[in-house]
Amino acid sequence: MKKINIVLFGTGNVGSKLVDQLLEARESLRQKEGVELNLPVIANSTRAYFQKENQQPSWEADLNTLGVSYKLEDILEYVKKQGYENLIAVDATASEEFVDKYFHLIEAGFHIVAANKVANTRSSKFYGSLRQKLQEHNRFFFYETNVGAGLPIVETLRNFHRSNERVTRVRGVFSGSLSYIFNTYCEEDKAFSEILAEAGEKGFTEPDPRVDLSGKDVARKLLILGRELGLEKEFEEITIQDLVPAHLNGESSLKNFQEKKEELNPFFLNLKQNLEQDEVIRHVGELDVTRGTLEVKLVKEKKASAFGALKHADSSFEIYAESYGERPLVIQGAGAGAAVTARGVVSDILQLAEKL
Ligand SMILES: NC(=O)c1ccc[n+]([C@@H]2O[C@H](COP(=O)([O-])OP(=O)(O)OC[C@H]3O[C@@H](n4cnc5c(N)ncnc54)[C@H](OP(=O)(O)O)[C@@H]3O)[C@@H](O)[C@H]2O)c1
Ligand SMILES: N[C@@H](CCO)C(=O)O
Repeated sequence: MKKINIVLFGTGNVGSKLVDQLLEARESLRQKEGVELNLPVIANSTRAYFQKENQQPSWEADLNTLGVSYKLEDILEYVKKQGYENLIAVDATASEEFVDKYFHLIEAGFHIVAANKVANTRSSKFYGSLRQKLQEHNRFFFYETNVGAGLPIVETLRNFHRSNERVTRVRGVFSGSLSYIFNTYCEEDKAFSEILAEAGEKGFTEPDPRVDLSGKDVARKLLILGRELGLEKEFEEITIQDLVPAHLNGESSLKNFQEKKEELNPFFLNLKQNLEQDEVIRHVGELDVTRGTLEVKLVKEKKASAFGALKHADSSFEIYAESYGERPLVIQGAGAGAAVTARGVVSDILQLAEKL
């Protein structure tokens, strides 16, 4: 039996669903795959819950009652003392700072699986040094859920690139949350702010929804895909249509934004009122590999078009590649949500486990 030891950072929408899915799948993975998944440490931003084995469905309550405040060093010492092998750190945070800790984790023997996109969207210098560190320590880094949640986008593009297929363009509705927001807004007679709140409650948006509305989340996804395809680009080079008014942006608090989100309504109502009967608003990202451009914007689409007909929180990715000619390969489906994202993380963990 191959024993995999997972340390989870982040127990929010995605992290908590992940623990539930891992516990549910534990027995069948043991039997069918010969893999035993152990979760000896579960941590949020302030507390960590240490339990050697046999984690229980009551883990969330246990984290609250038995969890202790911690530093990363405490976790590193603990796993060393226990003599754990096959260590995987799962980053289910949205933290800008946590990714600096990847270097310590790798040095301590961890492989990394990340839902968090930050590590792949910092500077090219950071991107390169992380990969160098992984190589030096012979560690793996899996991050399929960085783009399209559980949809197989990163892997598809990486395989194309590796096999010398020339990808010329990727165009899509990259954001599951903005897909939900604009699909619903164009169909229902509700205020934009109300639908934005619903998307947050359903776990589709980023913890700070301005990361979605500002175009930053989609821009990150474009950069991640561009880099998979060998483009050397920086985040600052992306052309982004920011939908957050300056007075509610990152300079002001999230609380202030939430209290004043109704102020967004006139702008979006005006957009909606200017649509033709057969049109809808869609939020798209476009990566033109040939020209080396990355762009995030709102567009008007015909209701009957592929993007216009999207429903719920579905994303759609059109991948134009030489062998496919004028007709793109299309990958479409739920592009956000805790369950599909956590499932994508489980799949990354299993693919990584196969390599160990
Ligand atoms: N939702 C989706 O559909 C989706 C899809 C693909 C990827 N993702 C990515 O998944 C990640 C998690 O999203 P989410 O919706 O689950 O976020 P969330 O509900 O806000 O949860 C974030 C969790 O991370 C913890 N955290 C923050 N900083 C930390 C640190 N330094 N060390 C340890 N834990 C820390 C938070 O702890 P506290 O509770 O103590 O604050 C919280 O438990 C994000 O990066 C997001 O982009 C999400
Ligand atoms: N906020 C993101 C979550 C998935 O990364 C989205 O809507 O696509």
